[in-house]
Amino acid sequence: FAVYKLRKGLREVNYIPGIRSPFSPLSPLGASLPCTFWNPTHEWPWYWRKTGYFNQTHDIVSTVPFLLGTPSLYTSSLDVMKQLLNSEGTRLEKPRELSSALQWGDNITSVNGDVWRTHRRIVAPSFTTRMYGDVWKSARNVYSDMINSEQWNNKTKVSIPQFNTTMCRVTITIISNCGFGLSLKWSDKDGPVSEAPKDDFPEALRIVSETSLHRLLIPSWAFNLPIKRLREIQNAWNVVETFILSAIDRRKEEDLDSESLDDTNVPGDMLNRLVMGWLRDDKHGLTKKDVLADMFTLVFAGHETTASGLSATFGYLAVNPDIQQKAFEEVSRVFAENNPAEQLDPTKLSYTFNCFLEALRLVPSGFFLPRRATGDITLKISRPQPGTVFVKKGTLIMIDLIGIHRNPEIFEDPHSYKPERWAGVAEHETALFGFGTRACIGRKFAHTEVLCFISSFLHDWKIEPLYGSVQGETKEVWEENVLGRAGLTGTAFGLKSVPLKFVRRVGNSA
Ligand code: HEM
Repeated sequence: FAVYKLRKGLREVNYIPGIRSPFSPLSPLGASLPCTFWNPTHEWPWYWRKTGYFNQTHDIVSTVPFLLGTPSLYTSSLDVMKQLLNSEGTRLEKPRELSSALQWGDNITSVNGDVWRTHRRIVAPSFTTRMYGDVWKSARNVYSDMINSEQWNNKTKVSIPQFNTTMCRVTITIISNCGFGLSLKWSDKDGPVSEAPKDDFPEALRIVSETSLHRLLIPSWAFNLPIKRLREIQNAWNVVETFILSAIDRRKEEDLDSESLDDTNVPGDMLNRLVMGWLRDDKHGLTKKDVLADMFTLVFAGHETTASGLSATFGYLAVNPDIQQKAFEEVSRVFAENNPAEQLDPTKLSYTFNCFLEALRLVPSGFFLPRRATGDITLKISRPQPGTVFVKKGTLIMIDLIGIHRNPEIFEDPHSYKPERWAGVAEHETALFGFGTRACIGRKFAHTEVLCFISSFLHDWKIEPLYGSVQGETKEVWEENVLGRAGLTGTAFGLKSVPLKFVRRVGNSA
């Protein structure tokens, strides 16, 4: 059977060389076992980031399983990525089964064709200049509430063993407030609380975020078994669903005018527009289930990715004091000349922003973009030698953002942290938020909140590694343990754990 399956798989990928393993990296079994030399899980591009693609000599490799799963192609070439995404909608689509948001139903990230156009047309106009102004203010408020909380207030040094958890709490608060009017507020308990009487929503959100992979891999009937952990997960999902459904119903009561949906200038956050799309009740509208699925997706696509990028940035700044100092000087200059409570011109904080892009390059929160060829495609490649590769209709192709951003042909000295490499690079040229029609809808939202949050922090605090998780930890060991350990955390890719110490800069305060 194994020989038959291997031969068939090799034919399907046109004998492109690559990884041969018992299970496909994307099969539930392959993905749930640890990543080893014989089981390249979905995280192999990270584990083999220095040696993958035959020591970075091939633009495209294949993965062919001989026991379970389907073959696929992976690319680490920016040029191939652009060729592919130019075929989006004609000879390429998103494979529904690989949408990380599948467990919430069809939604803006998982559907294709006219259905996708309907979702995107409804949601996109909520991303306005006014919204970005609100995002800046919300990020500033969350920062200020946070450092005035018990954990930070009047302290000269603060140790945070899991800074990534703190970042998730920050970004969920911002997206909930600015995108959906869900009114979360930072509390003294070092995290957001809901202003609603039942405040188990933020905790349930945390569990949902941590267990989204479980929901994909474990059959739904299993959640009804008398197993405490599974019941806990199910309960958290129910709390979040009920909370979101009641927010949808409250908006519906507000008597929104669905006619004005066609007016792209109509004010309103994402929830407003989604509910209007539902009330419209025609073939260009959404169902209530669509609204729920889109809200789930936007909440998660919109906060875990940003939190991962922020954690990585703080981690890299902690071990690069010279770079941190340069960003601090830029922030100090700009804050002295402007009021940071109002949205600042991002071009004035470009070095600080490039510190974020560079961390995101090394640890991309959206780590692969899955696509399926809906027609035959011929791709031009330059490695191992210039030529073409024929991709058959039906083939799964993974655009590997780790491979692309660690490719020495594109980024010189690719494993080093060098924010200056982004100087003068136009925003639309970075692949970190995708390209083309399916590029990230929340890119500017994310840019605004990270710039506000990083600069506010840098202005007031010096960031240092927090040592001590292993005995005799040196800077090199910390780097290996923290910056070298990444994986899928919730629906986004990110560093597993970021222990940091913050030292208050004398004379500066929020
Ligand atoms: C650092 C933060 C972020 C990163 C790195 C990121 C990355 C990406 C990438 C690479 C894609 C393209 C996926 C593909 O082509 O398959 C994408 C799509 C998407 N992102 Fe983001 N994103 C971030 C923040 C956000 C935020 C804040 C929101 C919402 C407020 C958001 C909502 C979405 C949505 C809805 C899509 C799907 C768009 C479509 O298919 O039409 N993202 N994101």
